[in-house]
Amino acid sequence: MGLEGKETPSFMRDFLDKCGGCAVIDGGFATELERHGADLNDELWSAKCLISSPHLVRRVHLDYLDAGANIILTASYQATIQGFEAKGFSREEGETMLRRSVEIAREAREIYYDRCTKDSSDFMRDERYRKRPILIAASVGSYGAYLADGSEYVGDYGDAVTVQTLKDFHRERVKILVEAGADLIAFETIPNKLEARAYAELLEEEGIETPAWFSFSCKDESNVVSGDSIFECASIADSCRQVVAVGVNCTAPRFIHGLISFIKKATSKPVLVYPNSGETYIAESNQWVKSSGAAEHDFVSYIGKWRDAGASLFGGCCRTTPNTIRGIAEATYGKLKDKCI
Ligand SMILES: C[S+](C)CC[C@H](N)C(=O)O
Ligand SMILES: N[C@@H](CCS)C(=O)O
Ligand SMILES: [Zn+2]
Repeated sequence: MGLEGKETPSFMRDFLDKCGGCAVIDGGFATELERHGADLNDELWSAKCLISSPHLVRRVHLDYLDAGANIILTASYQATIQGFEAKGFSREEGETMLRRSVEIAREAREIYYDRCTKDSSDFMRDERYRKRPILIAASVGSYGAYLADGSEYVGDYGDAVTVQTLKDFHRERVKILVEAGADLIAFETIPNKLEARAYAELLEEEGIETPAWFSFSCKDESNVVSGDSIFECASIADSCRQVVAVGVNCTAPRFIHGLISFIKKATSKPVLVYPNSGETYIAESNQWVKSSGAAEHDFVSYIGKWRDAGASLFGGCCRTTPNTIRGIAEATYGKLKDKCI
C-alpha cells in the first residue's frame, strides 16, 4: 500500500496523517539477520544475505512488520554494484541483487497483508492496524559503508573523494532501486555534508521523483560523525525538493534529543530518528562493544520526549530488535488508541 502519485512535498505528511500522526520505522536489520544465525562478517555485511539467504531477508522484514513497523528498509544498505563486482559477480548479477532487495521487501508486505486478512485475533480485527499503511524504503548506505571499515562512523573520505566521485558511485544503484519499485529512498547513516550534497545533486540531475529521506550518523548532540554540524547537513536536506524527511540514525540515544532541536532549526520537514543501542562498532571483528556510561538499549521510554521535541518517525538501528520496535509501536499508536503518544 504505497502512496503512488503523490506530490513529493506532501508525500510524508499524507503518510503520517494516515498513520495517525507518527510512523514506526523498523529496527536493526542486520541485527535481526544475525539473531536468525546469519554470519555477516563480510565486505557485503547485511547485503550478503541477498545472495546466501533471501528467505531470511524476507523473514526479517516479516518480523518487523509483525512488530508494528510502518516502514521497512530493504537489505541494500551495503549492496553496491562495485561491492558485488569485488566479490566476483558480474555487473548484471549485482543489478539483479539490488532489484531483489526491493522485490523481497514487497513480497514480505504482500504476505503480511494477506496474513492480516486471515488472522482473526482482536488485534488484527482492528482495521487501523490491519490496514495500516506500509512503505518500502530502499536503503542506500554511504560510500563509507561500501568501504566496509566502519567509515560511516568517521566520515573522512580523504581529499581524493569529491562530490562527483560520490555521485558517480551511487548513481546506478539509486536508479535501479527506484526502478524496482521502492516507495521511498532511505539515504542512511550519512557521515558528512559532502555525501549529503552528492545525494541532493544526484536526485536533481537524474530527475528522480521517488521521495527520499536523509538520515545522518552523529557523534554528539550537534555534529555528524565527521564533525560537520547537523544544522548544516539538515539544511542541505531541507533545500532538496525530493527530501520528505530529515533525521538521524545509528546514533547513541543520549544525543537524539539535542539533535532533533538542531534539525528543527534547519527544516520544517518531518523529523525521523532511529538510534542504535549506544554501543560502538568495531569493524575489524564485526562486533559491538559497550560504551562507557548508562545502558541505553531501552530507549523506548524516551519516545514521548522526542515526539515533544518535534520528531514524528521513530524506529531503531543497529543492535535493536523487533522487541524495541514493538515497544515503539505500542508507544506511538498507544495500542491503537486514537492519539499518537
Ligand atoms: C552500520 S555498520 C555496523 C555496517 C558494517 C560496516 N560497514 C562494515 O562493513 O564493517
Ligand atoms: N539498515 C542497515 C543499518 C544501517 S546503519 C542494516 O541493518 O542493514
Ligand atoms: Zn545502524
